[in-house]
Amino acid sequence: MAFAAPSSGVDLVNLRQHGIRLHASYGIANSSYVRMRMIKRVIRAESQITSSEPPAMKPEIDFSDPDWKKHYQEDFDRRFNLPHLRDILDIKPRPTTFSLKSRIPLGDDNGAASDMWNGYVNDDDRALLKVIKFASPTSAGAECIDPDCSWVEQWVHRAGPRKKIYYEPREVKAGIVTCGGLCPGLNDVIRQIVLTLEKYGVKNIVGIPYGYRGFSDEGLSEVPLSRQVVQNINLAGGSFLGVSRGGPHTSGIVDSIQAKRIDMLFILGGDGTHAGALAIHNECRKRKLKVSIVGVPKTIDNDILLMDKTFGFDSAVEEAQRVINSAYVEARSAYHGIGLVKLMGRSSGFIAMHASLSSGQIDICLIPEVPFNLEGPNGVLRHLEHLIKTKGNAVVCVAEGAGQEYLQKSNTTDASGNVVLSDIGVHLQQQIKRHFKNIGVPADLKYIDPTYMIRAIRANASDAIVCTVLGQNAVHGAFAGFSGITTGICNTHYVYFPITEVIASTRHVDPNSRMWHRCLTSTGQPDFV
Ligand SMILES: Nc1ncnc2c1ncn2[C@@H]1O[C@H](COP(=O)(O)OP(=O)(O)O)[C@@H](O)[C@H]1O
Ligand SMILES: O=P(O)(O)OC[C@H]1O[C@](O)(COP(=O)(O)O)[C@@H](O)[C@@H]1O
Ligand SMILES: [Mg+2]
Repeated sequence: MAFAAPSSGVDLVNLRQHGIRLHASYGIANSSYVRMRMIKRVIRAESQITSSEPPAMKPEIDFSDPDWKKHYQEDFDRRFNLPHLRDILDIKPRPTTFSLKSRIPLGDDNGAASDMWNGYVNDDDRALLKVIKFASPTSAGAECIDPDCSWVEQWVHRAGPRKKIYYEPREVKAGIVTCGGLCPGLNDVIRQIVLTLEKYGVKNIVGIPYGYRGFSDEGLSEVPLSRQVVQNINLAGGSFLGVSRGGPHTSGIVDSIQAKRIDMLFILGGDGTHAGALAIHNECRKRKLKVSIVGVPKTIDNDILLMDKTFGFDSAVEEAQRVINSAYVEARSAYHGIGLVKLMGRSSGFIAMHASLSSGQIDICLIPEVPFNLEGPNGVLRHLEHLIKTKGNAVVCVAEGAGQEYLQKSNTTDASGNVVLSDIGVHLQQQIKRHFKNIGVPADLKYIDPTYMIRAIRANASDAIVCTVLGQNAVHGAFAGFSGITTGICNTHYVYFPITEVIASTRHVDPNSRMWHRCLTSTGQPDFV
């Protein structure tokens, strides 16, 4: 089935040139809102790489090179090739078996031979990340007789169980660690990793307490994990193992991995954690250790590159929406009521944008990626004044990283090195109160900062499923011998990415994107600059 997404700006004429027959219909395909349907396979088409793409995805292309497309794709395939233990060690795999009864892969000799089950993923199976149409190679002077010549496809490795595994499950010791801030779904992922490891036949599974710190603090000992221990942990929010920021240096962590004789380490965390995971993977390689380092991306900020979304994000948006509704009820019920809600999002405004969109009750949404004036004829305060005069109430949603230029820089960092932000919520609260007092218009402001309440909830149903699949795939990836990889969803397919690519930069809301424009349409807010 092939879908093209005109909402992402694709040009219909080019689709026809691309040999694609169009039938009108609307829907969501592969995470893109689509208007046309055709047969063959699913693509997400974009007219050009957008300005918010990280540099790694926006390569300099020499269109005068007649083989530019081939070279581009070779370069992409090289970057997205998955690092494997074989790259450094002379190791041989053994065939996976599977349970005839439950149709799940096993790592022991009691199951049926792997070729009797067709549920395995082959190493050359790929999922489509993106189809990109470069603006016009011909205008850059290259000969281009092939009408398809400006289209390139980016394929990434499918996740899932492989026919061959690189570990003897009974001999494996597996570790799980959760780092950074909390996020709904951490316990669901821990649980699935444990259950899947046990299915492979792993008997020795431990949790490392309190993030990377658990590798260094003498007082913190490993937590033995089994199906019995993790059975119901998904019913609560937080992390069963505990989280932390900061912690020991990479070499100390790898010393500890060696001392604990860990063969597979599953690392749940955000961009910082993944930078740490990559450093651990590289150190293990340097020491020629047979240790698989596999990440599972966690962040409610949804600021990790290349993935449709990270687990916990949907749950956070749902909870944020409830808060926005309370702010709306307060604002609607007061004379000249103003509701102000601050949501998390250090440098990316995804939660604020999605919660504003889903609630439909927000009049002003402020995110870090879009600058705004507070004062002046086009400023936020003047627009609030207008809203109060015309409709009698207003609700504002602000992401914590927005408008930092209005605040005194704290110049401090947390234990992980993240800049500690000043409180834009409190600042807005004060400025709004001051403004209405100055103009002599009464305004009843209710400020809600629900940030930690949102982060601490358990995963909703859709996130719980995502966590389940990610946790299982993390284990399949480790058994397949990969290391330095992370799991994710890409165009609704579950895939593996090399960690290097997902941490190349932070994912931001693109102010030119259709999604941000949809948000502006919903709020009705003007441009505040
Ligand atoms: N560049 C880095 N290299 C190695 N470790 C890092 C790096 N950045 C962060 N870490 C470690 O990763 C862990 C989590 O990082 P943090 O930024 O707090 O959360 P998140 O992973 O959610 O972004 C911390 O223990 C921190 O010390
Ligand atoms: O108070 P803490 O634990 O530092 O967490 C605050 C941070 O947590 C987040 O929600 C998520 O950050 P991480 O992905 O780094 O955990 C940020 O938006 C926010 O700045
Ligand atoms: Mg982070």
